[in-house]
Amino acid sequence: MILAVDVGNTRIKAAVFEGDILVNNFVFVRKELQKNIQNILKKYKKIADLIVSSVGDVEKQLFLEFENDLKVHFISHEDPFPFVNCYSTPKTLGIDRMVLAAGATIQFPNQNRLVIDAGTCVTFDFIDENNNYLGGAITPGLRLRYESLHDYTAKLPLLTLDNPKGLIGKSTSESIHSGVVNGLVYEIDGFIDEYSARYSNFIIILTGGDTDFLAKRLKNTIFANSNFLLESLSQTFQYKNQK
Ligand SMILES: Nc1ncnc2c1ncn2[C@@H]1O[C@H](COP(=O)(O)OP(=O)(O)OP(=O)(O)O)[C@@H](O)[C@H]1O
Ligand SMILES: CC(C)(CO)[C@@H](O)C(=O)NCCC(=O)O
Ligand SMILES: [K+]
Repeated sequence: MILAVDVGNTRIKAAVFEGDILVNNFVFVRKELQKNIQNILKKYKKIADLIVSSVGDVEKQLFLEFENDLKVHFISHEDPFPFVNCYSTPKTLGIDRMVLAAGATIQFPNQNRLVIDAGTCVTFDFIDENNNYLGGAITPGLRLRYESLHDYTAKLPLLTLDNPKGLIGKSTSESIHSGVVNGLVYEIDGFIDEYSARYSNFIIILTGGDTDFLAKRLKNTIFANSNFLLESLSQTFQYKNQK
């Protein structure tokens, strides 16, 4: 059994895998990391490897105490990945994006793939059918859009994510919800349309904290899986072990 841990910009997500099967998953905040991992390890005594991918500087010391009981692996740029990295600054490419690209390459062989991760940031990653990672885009995620409207203006309130009543916002709050939610939905559909004009036949994977909220609003058909990063982390580890 393995425990995959994704240290994101806001939250930490973890999943227990038995082979390829996701047995259970967890979400927690950074300051509760150790307590949560202890509990998971107590419950699943067969866990032998803990795999960490972190978008920040790798917080090795947070995981040190577990090294007595199991092997801790930090996924890094130096690990083997199943694609050719064509990014012009490969060392600055986020580890989360590399893990997503690895998962897409392994799970969807011999086709073009677009991975959209709707988390704190929304990232787009494109891996072509020849397993070349070409790059993509980075833009603020839903919560970040609500927060930045409030943080960088005098008058705009901080709202929490909600369904827009329609296209035309008839009040301040309706205008914000329309701008943030409809805006991101049109943005994602617009990106997909532009990729479609350039590449035929590609799979679109949507993941991240806002997967379910966005999936039902997009006009394009996508493969929605909020656990895609954790599954990809487990596959990246298996790929490394086979090398
Ligand atoms: N409890 C929560 N706390 C924060 N965001 C949440 C929560 N529940 C749902 N969300 C949604 O998830 C989005 C953040 O996604 P996610 O949790 O994947 O981000 P993250 O932990 O920063 O990961 P990453 O850095 O990989 O994007 C927010 O835009 C928000 O709308
Ligand atoms: C874009 C984020 C913040 C998304 O989590 C992360 O992948 C990151 O810090 N990336 C580094 C910059 C880049 O990917 O080019
Ligand atoms: K993200």
